[in-house]
Amino acid sequence: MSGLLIDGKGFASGLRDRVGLAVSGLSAAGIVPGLAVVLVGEDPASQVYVRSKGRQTVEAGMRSFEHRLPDTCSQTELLALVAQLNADASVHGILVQLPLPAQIDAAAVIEAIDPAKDVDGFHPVNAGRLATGQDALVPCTPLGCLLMLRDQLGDLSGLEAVVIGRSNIVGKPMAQLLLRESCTVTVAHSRTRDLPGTVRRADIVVAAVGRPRMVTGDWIKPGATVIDVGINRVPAPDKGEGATRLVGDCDFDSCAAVAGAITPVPGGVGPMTIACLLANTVVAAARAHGQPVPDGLT
Ligand SMILES: NC(=O)C1=CN([C@@H]2O[C@H](COP(=O)(O)OP(=O)(O)OC[C@H]3O[C@@H](n4cnc5c(N)ncnc54)[C@H](OP(=O)(O)O)[C@@H]3O)[C@@H](O)[C@H]2O)C=CC1
Ligand SMILES: Nc1nc(=O)c2c([nH]1)NC[C@@H]1CN(c3ccc(C(=O)N[C@@H](CCC(=O)O)C(=O)O)cc3)C=[N+]21
Repeated sequence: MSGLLIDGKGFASGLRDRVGLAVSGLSAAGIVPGLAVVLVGEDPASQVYVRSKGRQTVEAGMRSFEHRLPDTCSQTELLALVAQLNADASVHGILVQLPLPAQIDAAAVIEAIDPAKDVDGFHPVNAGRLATGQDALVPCTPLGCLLMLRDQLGDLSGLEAVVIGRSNIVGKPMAQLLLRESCTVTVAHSRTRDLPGTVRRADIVVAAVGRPRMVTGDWIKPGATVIDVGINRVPAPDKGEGATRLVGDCDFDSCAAVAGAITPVPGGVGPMTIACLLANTVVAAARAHGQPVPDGLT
């Protein structure tokens, strides 16, 4: 491998340390940031994430509130819980784990969250604030990607960035953040003609597609920085019958041979997502109490 490995896990650990310091500062002022995570249903992957969010929240000195609802839960019940959390002064951040069961309209649930507590940054008010250059709570996954890119490359202005994927939770906010950094941004998706040729122009590639190992090394401009957001569980017969492993949207070995730097999966964007969630909770708590937003979190 010629490209440098971007250590998301290590970077996330450093960010959590900064979050811990900020929490100590707020605690001295009598403020303990609180994060509420709502999980509907029993999806095993979601349970793993929710557990590690809760653990890391407590480790950073914050309060963690976990709410579990059965997958038969109605939209009315979920909205009632969101209203209760909106009204609870000890809760500064609210995250409703996605995806939600089919009987629930996810957009309606996201819009019910108080934008000031929307630490996922999914509420249209936060999306609009980000798009119009105002203070916003920024979605955790793209924020984590941006922090790693800035650390790797310094000033991003003028760089060609290609984001593959246009979801509201990753692709679109990632494009907004890169635009805010004065990159020249292209957003590619399933209707893009000549995806390999488009990606080949990029100094920065962010892959958020959900297709295991789709991006191969022959798509990558030599020296480009590759951020792999994909989390795909695939069969791993070499590890034994029925075994699986996590892979990204990039074919790691061929991309790493050409890239200047690349994030691994696991150990790249994933850990940064959770660290940014903690950081957003501190930001929300500071703002809720009229305190200055601590340095080093965004
Ligand atoms: N590391 C982390 O913390 C997180 C990781 N993820 C992972 O990131 C990936 C993307 O997630 P998410 O944004 O929610 O996914 P979505 O399914 O919502 O969006 C996928 C996007 O990829 C595009 N796409 C699909 N197939 C192709 C193709 N063949 N060529 C080009 N574009 C394509 C789609 O295009 P179109 O719009 O045209 O359909 C869509 O815009 C997943 O693997 C997910 O698990 C997600 C969140 C957090
Ligand atoms: N409201 C909401 N907000 C989210 O931010 C949200 C969500 N719903 N639904 C699901 C996706 C996915 N997501 C991940 C978080 C951490 C890892 C992570 O830490 N991954 C580890 C590996 C974990 C493992 O081994 O399974 C890694 O990449 O190293 C992955 C994925 C947040 N999401």
